[in-house]
Amino acid sequence: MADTLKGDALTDALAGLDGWRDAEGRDAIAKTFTFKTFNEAFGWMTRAALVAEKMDHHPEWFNVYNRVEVTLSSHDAGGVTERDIALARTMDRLAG
Ligand SMILES: C[C@H](O)[C@H](O)[C@H]1CNC2=NC(N)=NC(=O)C2=N1
Repeated sequence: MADTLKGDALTDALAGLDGWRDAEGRDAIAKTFTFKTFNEAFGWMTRAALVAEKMDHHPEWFNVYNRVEVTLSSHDAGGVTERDIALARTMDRLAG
């Protein structure tokens, strides 16, 4: 099972990402993506979902209109791992 990122390692990993934060009260990272329209938000979710399925690593997310709140955690490892960092990076790239 993958090692979880904590403390300085988590801080360093977050510093290498755009807009991701340590999720409050959770061993997870989080980011709110805002798009122009629901279509853009849902199109992005669809593209991210296909990549997530390929990675066998799935987001927790909540969508209202043009906003998507994403939380990433490796449930099997009980915290944040490199798999979450990789998915976060992919989500940022897909959001352009
Ligand atoms: C059996 C399957 O590989 C596991 O349940 C995968 C699926 N997707 C997952 N997604 C996330 N975010 N964390 C996991 O631990 C996880 N585990």
